Amino acid sequence: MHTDANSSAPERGKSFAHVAEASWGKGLSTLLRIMRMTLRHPWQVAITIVSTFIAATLQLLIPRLLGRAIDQAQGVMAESAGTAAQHALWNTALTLLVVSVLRGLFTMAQNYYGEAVGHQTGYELRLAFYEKIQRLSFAFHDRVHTGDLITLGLLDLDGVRMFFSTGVLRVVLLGVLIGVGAYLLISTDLALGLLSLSFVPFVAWRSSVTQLRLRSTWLTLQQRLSVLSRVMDENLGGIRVVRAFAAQRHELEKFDRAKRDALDLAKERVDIRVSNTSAMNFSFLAAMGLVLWFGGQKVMSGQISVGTLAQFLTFMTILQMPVRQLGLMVNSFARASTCGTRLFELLDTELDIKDAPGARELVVTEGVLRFENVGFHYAGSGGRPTLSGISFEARPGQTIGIVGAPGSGKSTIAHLIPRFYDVSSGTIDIDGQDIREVTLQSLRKAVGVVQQDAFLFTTSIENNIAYGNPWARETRIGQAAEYAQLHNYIIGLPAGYITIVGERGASLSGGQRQRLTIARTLMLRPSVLVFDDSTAAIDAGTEQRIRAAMKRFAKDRVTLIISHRLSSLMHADQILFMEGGRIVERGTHEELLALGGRYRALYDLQLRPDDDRPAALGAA
Ligand SMILES: Nc1ncnc2c1ncn2[C@@H]1O[C@H](COP(=O)(O)OP(=O)(O)OP(=O)(O)O)[C@@H](O)[C@H]1O
Repeated sequence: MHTDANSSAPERGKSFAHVAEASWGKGLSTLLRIMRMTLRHPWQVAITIVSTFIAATLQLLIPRLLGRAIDQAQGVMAESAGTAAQHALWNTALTLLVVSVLRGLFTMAQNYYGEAVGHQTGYELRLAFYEKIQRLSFAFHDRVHTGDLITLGLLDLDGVRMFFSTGVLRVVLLGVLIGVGAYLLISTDLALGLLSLSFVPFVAWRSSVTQLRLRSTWLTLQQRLSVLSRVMDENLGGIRVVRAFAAQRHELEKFDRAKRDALDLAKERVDIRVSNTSAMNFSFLAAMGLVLWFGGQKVMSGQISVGTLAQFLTFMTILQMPVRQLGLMVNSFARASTCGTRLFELLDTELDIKDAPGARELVVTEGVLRFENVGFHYAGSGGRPTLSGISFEARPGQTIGIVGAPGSGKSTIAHLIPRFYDVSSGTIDIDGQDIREVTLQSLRKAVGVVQQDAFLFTTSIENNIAYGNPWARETRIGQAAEYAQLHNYIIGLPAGYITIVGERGASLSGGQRQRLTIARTLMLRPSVLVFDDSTAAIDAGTEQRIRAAMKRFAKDRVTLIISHRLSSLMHADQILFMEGGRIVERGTHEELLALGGRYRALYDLQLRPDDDRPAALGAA
């Protein structure tokens, strides 16, 4: 069963960076999924949670011990005090020391294992993310901006990674501190206990509201920063165009506008944070003042000791930090649910181009390539066909030339053979095996496409040539370079084959880059070799030498040459002339010249000597 590859692809223009906050249900299932991922490390999770629990409980002992120490110190200062009182004070001091050290140790374990779990989960997600990116189809990459994917793989992934340490552990910590602490205080003195806790609801509310507001501005800021990075990315990518058009001022203005938008929002965030910090400080200090005043009266009337009052005040000081962090906890939940939803949406994206169930390895016996009434439309084209009724057959040793006006569908044909896209109708087969029924791995080994865009990696010439076969022997790399007429140039370089080509091959000329990509594809020794307008920057003489050198290589392979330059494909066994996604003329060079149609007109335009041309040229 073959489906239209593009019909399952999501709408064009949909972007992962603009997915709004996840709905409650979806958010919750995302958080549960993150937790399931976290629980793949049960021992570390258990150690972290137990350590957090113990550290929080020990922290609660500190105000009690301090209160007791103050009362005991008062007793020691009394004239009638004996050595027993002094011993009791020493004991309390020692216990306080031990509790503090233990708390420190458990907090260390909590931080260490909490971070370890987060990093481990982050590592697994990063691998899954990168693996998915490698497998997603061209149709997916056509509609999702690279910058959005980078944001997803960095910022969103971090939001998920940190959920355990900044969200889940805080729930445990705050649960113990606020729950058990409140019980201890209230059971000691109901009125004073309630007064001590009076700042908690206000600070918890303010902190949560603030963090949620900061979160929504953060989402907008993220989008604005993403615009900023797109502007920068495009500027750097097109630096030669910018300089050539003396467009620096325009580019600076564009960058400044994007930057100013981001700066305004950053200022707004500072305002929100500062005003709320002041309100929270005020409410805490006001509650402390009330406890001092009310508790002081109780001390004077002998209802409670000074130590008990100190216990309440110390507890308030301990509690204020985690309560302020309630907002961070809420934020961590909100961030993890949005970021996780976006990330899982990508990880769960159905692959449009994948191995069919039970797909077999492609077995190349002869190496015959056949297009049978192939039709194709791109996703988002509204079903408007890019190719219709394409049929041809190419046998080993044969060369097929494809020529036609820009946009007539030539490169699209090249992209269908290795299944960069799947046909919308008809079939493509190699030796009678439908390419959708064989494994992608075996198909892409058998089909080598020299792309229009001569992309190179920032590494040595040798590594670039051996990209598809990193274990290849040096002699084989040299042979591929010789076929591509690049060997003599390379050995003339001071560092020879280990010369670094610069970013995207910046240190090479356009023609050298193209020849290097030809050598890279030849290394695969494919059964079907496609040159997609990949000799445009190579002079006709060098191209001729490449063709001569490759004669033996091409003997038992199918070669497809797509070109605007007739001299590149005139020698082909069959030439297809494309127009509007259809083959409108086909035949050998001589047959097409004799036909006197569009090919003939193009020939007259490009190659016929001036004095031999007819007065009026047909449109080509
Ligand atoms: N990724 C894509 N998504 C949507 N439409 C596309 C995509 N790639 C190409 N097209 C459209 O499909 C049509 C055929 O494009 P194709 O690149 O195959 O033409 P071509 O004949 O190779 O052109 P050129 O000679 O300029 O390279 C064009 O109208 C083009 O705009």
